[in-house]
Amino acid sequence: MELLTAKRVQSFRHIREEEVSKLVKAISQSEGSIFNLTQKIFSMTYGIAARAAFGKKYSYQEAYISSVEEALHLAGENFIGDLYPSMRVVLEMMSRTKAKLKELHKKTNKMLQDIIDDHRNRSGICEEGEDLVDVLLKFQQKDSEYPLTDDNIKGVIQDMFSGGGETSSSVVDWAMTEMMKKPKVMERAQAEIRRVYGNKGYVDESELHQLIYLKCIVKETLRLHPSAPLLVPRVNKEPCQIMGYDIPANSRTIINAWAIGRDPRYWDDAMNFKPERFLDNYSIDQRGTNFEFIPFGGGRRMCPGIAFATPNMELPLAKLLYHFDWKLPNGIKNEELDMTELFGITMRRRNDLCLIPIIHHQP
Ligand code: HEM
Repeated sequence: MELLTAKRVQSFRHIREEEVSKLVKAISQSEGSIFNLTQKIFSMTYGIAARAAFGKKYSYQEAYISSVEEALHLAGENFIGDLYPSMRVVLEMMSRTKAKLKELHKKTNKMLQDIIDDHRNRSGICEEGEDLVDVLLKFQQKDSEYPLTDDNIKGVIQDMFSGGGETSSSVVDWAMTEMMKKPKVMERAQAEIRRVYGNKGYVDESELHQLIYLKCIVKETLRLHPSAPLLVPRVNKEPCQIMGYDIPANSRTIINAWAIGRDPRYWDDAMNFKPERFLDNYSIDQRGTNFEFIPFGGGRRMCPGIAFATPNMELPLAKLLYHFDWKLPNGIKNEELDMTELFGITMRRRNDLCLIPIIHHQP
């Protein structure tokens, strides 16, 4: 309620606009040569999260972000103890995953404690305005039934980075990939963006609400490439029945949002990337009530970060498509583009997307 409201998300608008503009400038300097878009999209999104969370840049920001990425990767590995619970203790001792996660935890814990102490000891709010650590520290001082400890604050910050970084970046990455495969879709999106921002001469957040086709592209990308394909596991406290199956209490249930989004019972031409399907059914959205489309989950544990994620996806896409036309390198044909997914908690491309930018509007 304090961290992810529309108002709070709006307060970070200048951060998003600056970070995306930096990315666009960097791309324009590589005009005509191969540019690793995936890498830069990921570091831009983490850069936005870091400025929103910490205010200023800390010397170990990069180290912190790479620890978050490594932890996500490790947590996404299959742990065989989940399949053989009676042998869990032995299997845990044999696996290095837990030990590696513990080591990472020690490292990130120290970095986050330094950041919290630095915020606590400084006088007033830094020039960026109130950041998320400031908000949480203020909350810590309030009389509350559940006062926040420093560990709680570290947990929340860690959650926001691991929940919000890779997910939004991978949607931008997949959307660009799908559009490279379907140039007609890209042209239509470019025409919309260039019409809406034509008079202004640059893209900012004020007109994003007018980009209806772009919003459909984001939805279609989330349908085919949900960033957290298996959501987050659930455990039922009481026995229940789902579609005739008895589920005993304390079962761990995994929901396959990826498969639901591709199920031909709910989607016409299910495997085809067709943003137009959402133009015809604009009311179908990702807010957890259309159960055939649940990229942010549903129910009380659904993703609380939708408002934060939306401009993080729409703004970079709008800017990338407004300023540049894009070509595939090395004579690769559109239909040959590699679409392999990397398995894990999140589902990014296996190989980085490398493209050649051609400037259309100078940034
Ligand atoms: C495209 C972007 C994103 C996608 C696709 C996404 C997806 C998800 C999904 C599927 C879940 C699990 C929901 C469930 O099991 O019902 C989740 C949980 C969560 N997400 Fe996101 N997320 C995104 C962005 C963000 C952002 C930007 C933040 C924070 C800044 C965030 C923070 C969280 C947190 C804290 C949880 C855990 C909630 C809980 O367990 O109660 N997410 N997200």
